[in-house]
Amino acid sequence: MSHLLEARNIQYDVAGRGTSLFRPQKPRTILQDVSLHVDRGETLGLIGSSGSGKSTLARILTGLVGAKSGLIFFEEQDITSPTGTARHRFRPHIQMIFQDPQGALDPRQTVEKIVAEPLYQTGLNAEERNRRVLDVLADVALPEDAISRYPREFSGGQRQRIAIARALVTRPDVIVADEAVSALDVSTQAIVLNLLLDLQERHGLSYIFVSHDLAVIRHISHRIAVLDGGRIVETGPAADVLTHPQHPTTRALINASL
Ligand SMILES: Nc1ncnc2c1ncn2[C@@H]1O[C@H](COP(=O)(O)OP(=O)(O)OP(=O)(O)O)[C@@H](O)[C@H]1O
Repeated sequence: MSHLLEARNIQYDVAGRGTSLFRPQKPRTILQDVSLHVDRGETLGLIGSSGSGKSTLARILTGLVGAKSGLIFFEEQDITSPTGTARHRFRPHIQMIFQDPQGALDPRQTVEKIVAEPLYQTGLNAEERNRRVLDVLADVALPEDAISRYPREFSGGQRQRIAIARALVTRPDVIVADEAVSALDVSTQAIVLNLLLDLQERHGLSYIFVSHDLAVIRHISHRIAVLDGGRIVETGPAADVLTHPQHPTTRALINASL
């Protein structure tokens, strides 16, 4: 069966530290043989301890960095190369939301400019861009007059809504969310998570949702994949993985969250 977004056998290395001037640096493997997929309208929760490779995998899936080997497909099209024409063509379909809405939003730009930014690659004219921006601001329940304001004028939760609006403006199929609610207080987290669920229902969106917080993962995921030391060690329906974990790493993550 074909999937909406699929990664096959991803490997990613970084240059290691040499032990002396005369010993060559050995590359360090960060991701090894990682395969996963997400289908339309589905949320895949990606969990793992700190340093297990979650953010690296998120960045590879969105084409921000290239893998050393392996393949990435969007609707069966090979988009593996971050600079290839297929990736360029499908880039608007796969968007990303980051943890820190403060750092992800340029403080010198108005909300209008920030949210419209991904549209400059799409060939829409100024009027169409403006209409899209107003549509997505309404979608995330921000007032119309937000367009002429700056990120500092908003709360943390509102800033994350601006980041979500920017991710939505190209009408993507998949959003990769890397710790998207981790910087928010618990009640704001719940509001933003429910907004993401509502957007999923209305637009048939798929999410790959990276989080270290199992309560968040439980709330939003249909399936879960567990990363440990750069490998997927367990994957399955969310209820199964959380109630009958098979791998010791999954059990440890669940125990640590109790
Ligand atoms: N460009 C890079 N150069 C060197 N090391 C890197 C690079 N990118 C990632 N790493 C290393 O890869 C490992 C995985 O990092 P990554 O940020 O993907 O993990 P993570 O699971 O998201 O962790 P966290 O939950 O703490 O954010 C870490 O050991 C990190 O130091």
